[in-house]
Amino acid sequence: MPNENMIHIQGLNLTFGHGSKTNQVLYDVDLSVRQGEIFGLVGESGSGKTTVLKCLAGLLTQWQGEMAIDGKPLSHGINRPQCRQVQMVFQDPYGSLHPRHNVESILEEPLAIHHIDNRDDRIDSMLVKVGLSPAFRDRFPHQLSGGQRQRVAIARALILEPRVLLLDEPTSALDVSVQAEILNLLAELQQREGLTYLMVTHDLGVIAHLCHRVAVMQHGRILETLATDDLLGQGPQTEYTRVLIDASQHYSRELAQQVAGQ
Ligand SMILES: Nc1ncnc2c1ncn2[C@@H]1O[C@H](COP(=O)(O)OP(=O)(O)OP(=O)(O)O)[C@@H](O)[C@H]1O
Repeated sequence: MPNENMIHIQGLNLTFGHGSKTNQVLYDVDLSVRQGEIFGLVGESGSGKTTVLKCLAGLLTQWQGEMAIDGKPLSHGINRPQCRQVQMVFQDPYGSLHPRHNVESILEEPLAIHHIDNRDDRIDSMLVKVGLSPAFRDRFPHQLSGGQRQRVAIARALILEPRVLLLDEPTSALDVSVQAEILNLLAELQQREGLTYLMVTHDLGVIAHLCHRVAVMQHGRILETLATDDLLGQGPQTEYTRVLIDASQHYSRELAQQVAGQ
C-alpha cells in the first residue's frame, strides 16, 4: 500500500561551518509531500530552499532531524537504494552535465553504477520520453540547446526510475519560450510516471501552473504552507507571502501566457 506522505521532513536543522564561523541555515523545518503531489518551495534568495533539497538528495549530510521517503527513514549520506528513489535536477543544465561526456555516457553512468542491464534500450526510450530522439546519443552538451540540455538532465534524473524528483529552479536558466516547454514536459512526466515533485522556484507563475501546494520559506524556516488556489486573495496568512506574491506577479505573467499558449 502506498505511503500517503512520499516525502516527510520533521524538525530539520542544518548548520554550516564550525566554532565561531557557524551559520545555521535551517531551523526546525517540517514538510510533508503526498504521493503524486507537485509541491513548490518559494522564498527569498538564501532562505534555505536549495539546502532542503540537498539534504533530501543526500548531498548534505550534517543535518539533524527526521526525513523519510515513502515511509523509509533517510540516512546521513547517499546510499544506493535511496539514490534510486530520489533524484535531483539542477538549475543550470550546462553546469550539471559533464562537458566531455556525450549524452549516451551521461545516461549510461547511473545505470552502470547501479548494475542495471538492458542499457541501450533504456537510454533510447528515456530520450524519447523527454522529447529527444535516440540520434541525440552521440551529442555532447555544447552541441545542444539550453532546452535540450535540460531534457538530458531530466532524462539522467529519471533513468533510475525514481519515485521523487527534486527540482531546483529547473527552468530559470532558460529562455521564456523554452521554460514553457520544459514545464509542460515536467507536468506530462509527472502524470505519466506518477512521480512526486518537490520544486524550488522564484516564480509564482510556475507554482500556479504546476504545483498543488506551496511552502514559503524565510531565514531557514517554513513560514506557512498553503494550497496553490489560496495564493491569491485572503489565502496567505503572513504579510511576507503577500509581498512575495505581489513582487512575482508581473514577472510571472509572460511565462503564464507562454504556457497557456502551448
Ligand atoms: N556549502 C555551504 N557552506 C556555507 N554556507 C552555505 C553553503 N551552501 C549554502 N550556504 C548558505 O546557506 C544559506 C541558504 O542557501 P540556499 O542555497 O539553501 O538558499 P536558497 O533559498 O536556495 O537561495 P537561492 O534562491 O539564492 O538559491 C545561504 O545563506 C547560503 O549562503
